[in-house]
Amino acid sequence: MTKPLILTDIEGTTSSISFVKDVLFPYARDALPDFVRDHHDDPDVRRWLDAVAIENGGICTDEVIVETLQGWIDQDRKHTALKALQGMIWQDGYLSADFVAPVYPDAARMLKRWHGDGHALAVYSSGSVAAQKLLFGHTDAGDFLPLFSAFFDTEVGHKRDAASYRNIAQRLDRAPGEIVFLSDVVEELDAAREAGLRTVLIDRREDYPQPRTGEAAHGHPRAEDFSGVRPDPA
Ligand SMILES: CSCCC(=O)C(=O)COP(=O)(O)O
Ligand SMILES: [Mg+2]
Repeated sequence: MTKPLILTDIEGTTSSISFVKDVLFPYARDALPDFVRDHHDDPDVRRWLDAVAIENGGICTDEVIVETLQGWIDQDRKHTALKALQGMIWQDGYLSADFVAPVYPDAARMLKRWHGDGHALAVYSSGSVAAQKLLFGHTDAGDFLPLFSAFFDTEVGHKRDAASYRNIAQRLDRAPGEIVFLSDVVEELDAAREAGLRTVLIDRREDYPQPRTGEAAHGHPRAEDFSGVRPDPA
């Protein structure tokens, strides 16, 4: 029988919210003005800057685009254009070793174990696929890229929409019930469950000081770290 595929979120699930909010976001925020100045004619950058301008009502100067993007970072908007540009900026940070990505030790251990046991592993994050690959290629526990067979970002749809999870199941050529989605965000798990995926709420004390039990867990199985996740049906 095919083993369930494990689909994991990143922020608040494999890695701390604080790494994303206190390290990655400020790095991108500070680097944005120079990055836009230096790359605004590069077609791979321009398409995303134009997407920001369109959302802003039309033609904008680079300064306005930068301010808009910095505002979106402050609001933690999961806009695909912002996420694509952040990924490009973080590349410099990883390659010049300004930071490495912390992965929770339980997540590192269980991802390796599940992979060794024959579970396929995939990622679904609001961060761009490029950013996901940078993160898992530069962790404090080594290179995790070989463990994953697929990566999904908001180009498949937003994480709170059930259609995104149907889309992912189709792309993975799996029945939705053969996929276990791990996330710290109950609204994402609700959407995944609506699409027929199995779900586990990752409820880490480091990220969520107040446990989300009972009604707060919306009926999703809950684990305080990856060692409490049971991917195989009982
Ligand atoms: C790929 S690392 C950066 C993560 C990020 O930008 C983000 O918004 C986190 O979203 P997630 O869906 O992983 O909670
Ligand atoms: Mg998350």
